[in-house]
Amino acid sequence: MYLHGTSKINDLGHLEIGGVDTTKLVAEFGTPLYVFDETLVRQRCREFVEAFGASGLKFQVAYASKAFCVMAMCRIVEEEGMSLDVVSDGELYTALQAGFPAERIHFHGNNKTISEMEMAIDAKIGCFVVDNFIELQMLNAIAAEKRQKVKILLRITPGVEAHTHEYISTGQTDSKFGFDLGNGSAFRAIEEASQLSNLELLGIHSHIGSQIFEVEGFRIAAEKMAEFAIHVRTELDVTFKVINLGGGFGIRYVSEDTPLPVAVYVKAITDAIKTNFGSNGYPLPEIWVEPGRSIVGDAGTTLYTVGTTKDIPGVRKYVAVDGGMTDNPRPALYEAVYEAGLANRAAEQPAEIVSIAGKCCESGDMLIWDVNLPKVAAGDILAVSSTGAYNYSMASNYNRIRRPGVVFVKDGQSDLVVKRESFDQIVGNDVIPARMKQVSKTV
Ligand SMILES: Cc1ncc(COP(=O)(O)O)c(C=O)c1O
Ligand SMILES: N[C@@H](CCCC[NH3+])C(=O)O
Repeated sequence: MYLHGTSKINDLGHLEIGGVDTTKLVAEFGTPLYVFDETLVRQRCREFVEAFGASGLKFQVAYASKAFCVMAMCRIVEEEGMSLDVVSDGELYTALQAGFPAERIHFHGNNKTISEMEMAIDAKIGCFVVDNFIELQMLNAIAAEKRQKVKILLRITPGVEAHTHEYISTGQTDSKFGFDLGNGSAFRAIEEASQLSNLELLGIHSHIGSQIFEVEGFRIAAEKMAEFAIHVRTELDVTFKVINLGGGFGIRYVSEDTPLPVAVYVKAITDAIKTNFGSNGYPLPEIWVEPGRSIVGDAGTTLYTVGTTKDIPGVRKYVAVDGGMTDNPRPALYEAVYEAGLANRAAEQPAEIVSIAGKCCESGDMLIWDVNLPKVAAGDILAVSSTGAYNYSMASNYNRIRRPGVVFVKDGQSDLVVKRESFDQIVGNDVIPARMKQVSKTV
């Protein structure tokens, strides 16, 4: 098991995170449980902010809240001086409920509804990232009705294919997102946007994909954005104040993953902006980014209790835990791989290769194929690392399994920031129609 951030093995041979023994967390909060190393989350935030600060460029680091959006996380982002990217009314509502400053919120999405746009305009958010022509007209009309001028970026598909899983790669031409650079629709969108009187065009946005381990894609995207910006300036006399290069910075899930230090990605980006804009006499734009996974990913650990095992001699041994694809759908969706260890016997040597199954009624509900662990027994606590991003936020109630709680740990203190769902929440929105026979509850 790789020990991220403040994680260590304590004198009792237990996994400790943020100065808290994980077996104590299990005793107090039960399993499955998402545990976040708050110090590591804050460290990642600071790595971005400091690296951009060192560049001398004006910047905004907007945490992509889709990675993990809960009120306590919004508080951290606010305290670390960052902005926040939301993609739905639910994420926006979470941020506003957490008291996140509206002017630092950016609203994304390829199909924002009218009510989402209204809600965001009423809240006076900082910026919309407009995805398509219909949204452009709609947003202008709603802003006009509300007598407001709304700041926008236009999402451009730059034609860069980042080396990542096809479902999390977004900058290529064949994508549902954004205005295509190659076929001229990006240029037409700028023409149109700059004519719309209730919109203020700040600049352009691109996001080339997620879980990227190299700087080349970002460099090429910056270069293409600059070429486009210069062309637009010459042809339309429109100058962009902001260039947003999205998120996508990779993290370590398993030993084969080789992410670069945050400062290396940031330097490549800021250098590319300086070179491609500055050298052409273009006023240096502000640079914005939207990291999600790289802020929270490796700070998250999920704790499970081991239940049944099934040994198929000569084939494999299945070890089942009390969670699975409901709290972490990434292996099923993307064939994502994870590392794990036993939190209650963290100092013991591995003794067998097993595969970790979830408890859903689904053969594909596997968390890890082939992981080397000490001999596992029922009641052991399995800790799966790097589960901070796109786990809680993509969790479901399949099989009516209740979503786990979330705990932040820091300096020996643990705080429950999301309670485990209750049975009442599971049935809370169900309605038995009056025309059906009314019977009394059997629980
Ligand atoms: C527009 C946009 N910005 C930011 C992100 C965050 O990406 P990541 O979590 O890889 O940093 C995404 C998701 O991939 C995205 O679609
Ligand atoms: N949900 C994806 C990340 C991409 C989402 C945002 N565009 C994942 O778990 O890896």
